[in-house]
Amino acid sequence: MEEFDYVVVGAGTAGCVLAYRLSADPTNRVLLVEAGGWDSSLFVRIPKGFSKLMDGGSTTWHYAATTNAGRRERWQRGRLVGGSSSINGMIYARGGPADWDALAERGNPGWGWHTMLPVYQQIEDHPARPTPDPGPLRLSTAVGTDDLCEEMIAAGVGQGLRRTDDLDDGDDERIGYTTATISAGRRVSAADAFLHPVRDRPNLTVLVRATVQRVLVVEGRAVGVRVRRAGQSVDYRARAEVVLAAGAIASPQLLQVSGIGPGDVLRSAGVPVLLDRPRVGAGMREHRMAVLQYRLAGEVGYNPLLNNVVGQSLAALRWLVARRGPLALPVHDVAAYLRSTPEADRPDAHLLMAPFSAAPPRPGRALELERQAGLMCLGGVTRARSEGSLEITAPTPQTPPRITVNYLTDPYDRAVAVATFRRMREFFASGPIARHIVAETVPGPAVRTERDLLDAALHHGYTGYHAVGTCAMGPDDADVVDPELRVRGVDGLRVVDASVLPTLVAGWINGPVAALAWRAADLILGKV
Ligand SMILES: Cc1cc2nc3c(=O)[nH]c(=O)nc-3n(C[C@H](O)[C@H](O)[C@H](O)COP(=O)(O)OP(=O)(O)OC[C@H]3O[C@@H](n4cnc5c(N)ncnc54)[C@H](O)[C@@H]3O)c2cc1C
Repeated sequence: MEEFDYVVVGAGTAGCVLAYRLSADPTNRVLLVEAGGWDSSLFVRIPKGFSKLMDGGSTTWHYAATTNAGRRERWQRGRLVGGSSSINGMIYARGGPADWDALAERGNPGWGWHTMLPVYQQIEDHPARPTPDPGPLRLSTAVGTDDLCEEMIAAGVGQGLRRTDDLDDGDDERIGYTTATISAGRRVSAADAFLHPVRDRPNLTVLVRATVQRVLVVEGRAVGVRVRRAGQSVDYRARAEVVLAAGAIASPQLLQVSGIGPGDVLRSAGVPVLLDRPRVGAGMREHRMAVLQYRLAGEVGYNPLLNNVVGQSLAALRWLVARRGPLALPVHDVAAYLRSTPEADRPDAHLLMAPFSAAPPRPGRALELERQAGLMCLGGVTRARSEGSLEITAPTPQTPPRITVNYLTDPYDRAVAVATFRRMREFFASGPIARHIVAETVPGPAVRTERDLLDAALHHGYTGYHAVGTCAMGPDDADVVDPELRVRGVDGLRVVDASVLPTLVAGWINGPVAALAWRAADLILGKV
């Protein structure tokens, strides 16, 4: 059996950061195992290319999630080097300082803002926050886009929001162009920032198209992993630790197929129970983004540019020649944080806006734009409290788990979602932007009652792609991992990825996952 000091499972956001940090010491032998292939597709480089990747079978995991009232939706995750950071919408945020402090106050010492701010300062390279020693993750602000974006920002200012060039600066109501993991018009995935620059380290081995089947546990200690690659089953030994960084769906799934999870779930899936841990896969929190769309007068915004083959070809040419134009931008151009009601003590909702509108989804097709001009605004409850779960139904990771999402079931989420939607409508009711609007097309002006608005959020809305909490950290014996991210009940095993966050943080979570992985590396290496 080939031996390493650390075996990291999954080359996604967290896995790339871990590989970078753990292999920095040449005496550590590190194995990074990734189920997908290398991130060589041009669509990974082109920011707006992500919609092509999301439909791809080879670059993307497709999961079926059952939402409220038995509705089903498709959840994608990156299945390639870089993981979901190679297919995501590239909007970057740090999570609010108060969110990190709340994580520490839940009994997780060391995760407060005074620890995490220096982590971000080491990771980021952002022209808006110049420092003498920039980190590996290159960021930019998505400025200079369509004129309508300025009018959207003006609408927010008209609603009392502060205009800012750096949405991570402050915890007040604010609006501005999104910060993006884009540099010089190209996506900066976690692999670009952290893995590719160190791929030639002799002590780092990256195994692609290799799917971990389970964690090998002997006498209460994780000693390695069983990997399926090219039709063969191979075991790799970890002298120090196995670190699961397979994401908020696959990490709890891997624990469960390895016999660590809710006993009844494991038994009915045919997995011998090693450790009965009811919280593995429980407590899943996710953003639900409600949709508001308008039809606009005239040939404005991105729809006329991108909803036809000629326009798409010109945009592609512009990106190829100059790395500019709409293809060089993140999924949405403008973001805002706002209080759903004046009583909220800090922003409790976040919005995304863009000068395009989506056509009704067609099964099996990527996001398509409407033919006529339109604009889209998405709104979500920032710290959503509704919880869902994830359970295996078979003893192998090849069978997707049963995912149940209970969007907007918690009374707090329902109240914030409805109030936020009403504020979203106010944004577009006056000011220069209102002059372009011909009609509200989604959900439509007749949708006004609380019940109808919540139904519309479920029917027309989108998942946030931000599931967390399925291997949540916490101080109680029932919590899956302890505050140092060690799996309770098994030595030599940690989980380091989105699943360890017990609650959602402000905005978008790729940045917070990278930051938590950076700190986790310090914990693993005994540096804190
Ligand atoms: C479509 C989409 C859009 C998003 N947009 C944004 C955004 O704009 N801004 C933002 O901040 N966040 C966004 N996110 C969320 C963010 O990208 C993720 O939360 C983050 O990348 C999660 O990192 P992770 O390390 O937890 O998991 P991932 O990055 O998903 O990495 C997990 C890795 O593990 C691998 N893996 C899984 N199972 C196995 C196995 N058995 N064996 C070996 N390898 C395995 C996977 O293939 C994958 O590479 C988006 C996510 C998606 C899917």
